[in-house]
Amino acid sequence: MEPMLDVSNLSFDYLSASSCLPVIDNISFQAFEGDFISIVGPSGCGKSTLLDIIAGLMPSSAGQVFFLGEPVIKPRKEIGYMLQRDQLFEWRSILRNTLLGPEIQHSSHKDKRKTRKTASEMLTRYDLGGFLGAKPSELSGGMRQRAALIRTLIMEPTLLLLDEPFSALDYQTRLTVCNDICEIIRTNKKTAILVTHDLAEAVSTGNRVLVLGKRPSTIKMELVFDPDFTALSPLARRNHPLFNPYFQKLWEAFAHEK
Ligand SMILES: Nc1ncnc2c1ncn2[C@@H]1O[C@H](COP(=O)(O)OP(=O)(O)OP(=O)(O)O)[C@@H](O)[C@H]1O
Repeated sequence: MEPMLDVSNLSFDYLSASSCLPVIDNISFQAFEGDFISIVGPSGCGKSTLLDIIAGLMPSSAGQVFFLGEPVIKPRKEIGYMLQRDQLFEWRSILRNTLLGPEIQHSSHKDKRKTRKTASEMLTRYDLGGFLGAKPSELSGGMRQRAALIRTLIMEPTLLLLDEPFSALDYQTRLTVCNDICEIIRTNKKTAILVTHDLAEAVSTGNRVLVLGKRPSTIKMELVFDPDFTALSPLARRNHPLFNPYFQKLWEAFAHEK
């Protein structure tokens, strides 16, 4: 099977007039359709930088990223990017926030009507139907993150990049929003890459985890979950007998790198 995403011998240095900061050192991995890969690693090791390069926002220093066999040299519609802060515009209603992408793309009048209907339906399906006309400030943190995900999904990306999307939420909200968002990703059959600081979150979400080492980062370990475990929801995984052994494996790899 052809990979959807092929990160091939990727390296990256931040360059300034007087310095060179090596951040990523020869990282290679592939993501196949339906994969949900979590990436963990010490603070400052380059996780967000890696996502920015995959999203086509920055060029690599060496190596390349291929999406469906084509080099990624600029942002593309098929790659959606959701950040830690939801970046919703306070002066737009929730519905109009989710329609921002198609608006920027200048879709036709007919397309606009169709997208508006799809956005309303998605917001309703994910318990935001009563807030279509509300401003973001009227929503809880978890509701805002769901709206931000729908805004990303409305562009119909096949690959979703998620950079710490739950970290601004309190613990309880974080667990339920993570559960909801993973459910949305699963039912919409998306391929996803999630950057997280939280090892328990990494064990409760994807089907694979990549552990990065200290900057300049390399891949220190890859952990692939049992398919029966992967089939469970994030909340159900936390009560499964495999949860602690997987967490321990990640912790051991991670502790060496702190
Ligand atoms: N625009 C920039 N110019 C120079 N250095 C940068 C820039 N952005 C990030 N860095 C540095 O690059 C390194 C990697 O940053 P990055 O944000 O990718 O790490 P991270 O693993 O996502 O961090 P965290 O887990 O703390 O969010 C850090 O040392 C950071 O200080």
